[in-house]
Amino acid sequence: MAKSKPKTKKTPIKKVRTFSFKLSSQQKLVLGSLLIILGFWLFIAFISYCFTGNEDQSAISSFPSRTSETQNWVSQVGAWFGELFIHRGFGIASFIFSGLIFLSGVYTLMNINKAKLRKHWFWGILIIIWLSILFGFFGNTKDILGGTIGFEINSLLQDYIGKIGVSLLLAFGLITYLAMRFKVTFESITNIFKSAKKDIKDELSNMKEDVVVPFDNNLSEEAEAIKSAFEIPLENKETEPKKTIKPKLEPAPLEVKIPEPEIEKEPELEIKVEEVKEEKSETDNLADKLVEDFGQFDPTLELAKYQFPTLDLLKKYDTEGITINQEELEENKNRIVDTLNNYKIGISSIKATIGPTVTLYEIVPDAGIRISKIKNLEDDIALSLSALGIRIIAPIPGKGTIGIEVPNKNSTIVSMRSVIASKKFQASEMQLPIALGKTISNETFVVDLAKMPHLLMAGATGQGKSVGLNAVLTSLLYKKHPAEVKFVLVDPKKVELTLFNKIERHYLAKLPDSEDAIITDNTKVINTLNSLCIEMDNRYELLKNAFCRNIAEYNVKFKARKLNPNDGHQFLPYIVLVVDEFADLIMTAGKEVETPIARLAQLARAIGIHLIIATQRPSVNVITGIIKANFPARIAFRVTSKIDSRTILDGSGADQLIGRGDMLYTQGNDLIRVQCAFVDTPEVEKITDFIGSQKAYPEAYLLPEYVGEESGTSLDIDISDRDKLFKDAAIVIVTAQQGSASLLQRKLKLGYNRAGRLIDQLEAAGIVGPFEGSKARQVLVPDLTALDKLLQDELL
Ligand SMILES: Nc1ncnc2c1ncn2[C@@H]1O[C@H](COP(=O)(O)OP(=O)(O)OP(=O)(O)O)[C@@H](O)[C@H]1O
Repeated sequence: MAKSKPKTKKTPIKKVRTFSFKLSSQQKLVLGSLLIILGFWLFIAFISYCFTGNEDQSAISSFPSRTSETQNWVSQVGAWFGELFIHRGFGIASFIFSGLIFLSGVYTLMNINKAKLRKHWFWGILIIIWLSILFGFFGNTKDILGGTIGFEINSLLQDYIGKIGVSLLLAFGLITYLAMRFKVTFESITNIFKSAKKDIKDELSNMKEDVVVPFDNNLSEEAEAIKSAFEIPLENKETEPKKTIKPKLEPAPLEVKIPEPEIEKEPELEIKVEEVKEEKSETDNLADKLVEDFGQFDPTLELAKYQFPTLDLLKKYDTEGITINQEELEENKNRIVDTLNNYKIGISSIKATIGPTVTLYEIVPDAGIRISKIKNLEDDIALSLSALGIRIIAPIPGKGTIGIEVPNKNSTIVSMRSVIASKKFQASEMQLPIALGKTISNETFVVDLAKMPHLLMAGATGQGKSVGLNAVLTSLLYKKHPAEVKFVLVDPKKVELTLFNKIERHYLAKLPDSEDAIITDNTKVINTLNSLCIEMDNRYELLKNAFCRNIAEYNVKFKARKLNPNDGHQFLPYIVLVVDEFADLIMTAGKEVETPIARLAQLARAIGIHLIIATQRPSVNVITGIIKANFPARIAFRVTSKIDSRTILDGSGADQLIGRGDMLYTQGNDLIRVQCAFVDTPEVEKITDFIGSQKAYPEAYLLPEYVGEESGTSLDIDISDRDKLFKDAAIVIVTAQQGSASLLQRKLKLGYNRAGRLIDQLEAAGIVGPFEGSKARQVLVPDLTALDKLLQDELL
């Protein structure tokens, strides 16, 4: 079917002529200081009048007379102004006048927005009148409290509506003022009470938690214990090795480095609204005014009360924290040294860093030893240590040492809770932060999916891929509001991602006509992928029209109200496509899947669509060259052969991992060994239940409808066969004078199919012109009257 791309028509912004005169900087300085001084002078005159006004009455009545003497601190003119403003005017509320004049001076001097100053004056004068009536209400005479105006208005009002009427009127005035000036609403008042209640509750529960298990302290105590356990035997280490090693090749003492656990508090999760820097320019007046009146656009407003999942939904594990005994450490060291000695390789120093699953022994060989010689001994060292998963890194990039990674006898679990609670994750400013786990030096490993920009995950069955995917999704759920990110989940295994069904209306995206948001049927994947390609094209069109290079810039502009929603602009959430078993897809759909995936991978980074693809079978016919080229970020869990490792990582290493979440991560250069964070199904269930029980959007985020090849319409459409929305569509098209299907999609909330059919019917009716390639169709009816006439003629 002919596809016409959305085209934004620029509606000219009518410039309102305002009378303005421009002051030079010098003039601003003069005028500003004059107003500041005047304001200050009036303030002194008013204060003084409050004390000396009575005594100065005779002088005021003979004003201006050079001979009369006044008590006012700023003399005759001061006394006269005091009389005019305070006694004959608005009473002590007149002080606000002096304040307003002073403020005007400051604004002029500092060249601050005039619109704000006008607002201050408007509200200032209203409050002066209100105060003067309020004070007049209590005064019996024309005293300085309410002034003559306050008193007179009061007596006038009291004659008509009585004292009760006036007090009610004053109360009404106050409510109106608060509502209009400070945007106070009934809801905001109740919210204040609610949040105060919640704060108290949270405070109480925090106190409780602190008393039960002090999570952080636990860790540090544990670390201290391990440290002290190592300290003593290492002092005496000289004696033992001497028995086994020839004096000539005796290695340097083993330095042990126990990574300090990150001491971090479990912070409260808050909705973080990105603060956006405003770009001030003269042409952005309209946007500035909109922002001033309504504030920045807040995409989270529709679900303003959405609560992020709390940390207590995630489990604490008993086996967390480093556990390695000193004996094991010494034993491993001796074996490494022995093995190397057998091959005449001397070591000048050796150091151990203990991680959650493996310990890294860093050795510095004696001068003149070839690195390749050590690298070739990988199998021999593995044999002597009788351990799986030995990996030799020769040399460690940037360190000048050789690393030997040896698995710990008792590996520890890295809980999702500990990585989510880490400061690194909580404080991260990344666009799509993902807490993957902990590195060998026990640091939390956080990466930005938006920077990757796509991720390929591979590993043999049962090695931790699904847990890894859940860790990625959980990280995003803990950091991103439903308005900011949407997931497209493809789960051919049908069971792995089902739990996320509960958050369909919060976080998932789907095709308009599909029932389930999670795609388990391979044939539907093709439509979804192609639909994502259409979404990508639409987004590029929007970015082009908005002169933005990427989604982040676009959203900043949209939030600053610089993009008109009537031109089709809207806040764009990130879209993360997750495919749990890619091999299965490629086997059944082949090229049909590979092409859109490759297209998305090549182009989608700038417009916020990111792909995560997991596969059990990392063979070359699944991870083809074109896929590999576009997925620089890769995660390898344990695989069974060196060839598979090479397919994923372009090198060996993945075949030497020990499984259960032990993984290698690369983003194009170095390989980083990470222990993946563990998040169990019950934890995911709790999180999705927590989110699912909250208010959601009416439906999942709708992707554009994909029109398959078989579709197509003829133009001689019968009037009786017309779509029910035909007339509405005609009105939309004629009003906007833009013949595009995507305009109908947006305005009438339709799928692409239906909007396309409507455009064809409009063409048959002579309302829009024929398809013109990438341009929008021409609209042949100039206005709504002509449209009415055309439709009526048709019926005759
Ligand atoms: N990060 C981890 N920490 C501790 N144990 C883990 C971790 N990841 C996985 N495991 C263990 O390995 C088991 C299998 O993990 P998972 O289901 O993620 O494997 P998989 O690679 O998805 O397998 P398959 O491809 O067959 O679905 C888990 O049930 C868990 O016991």
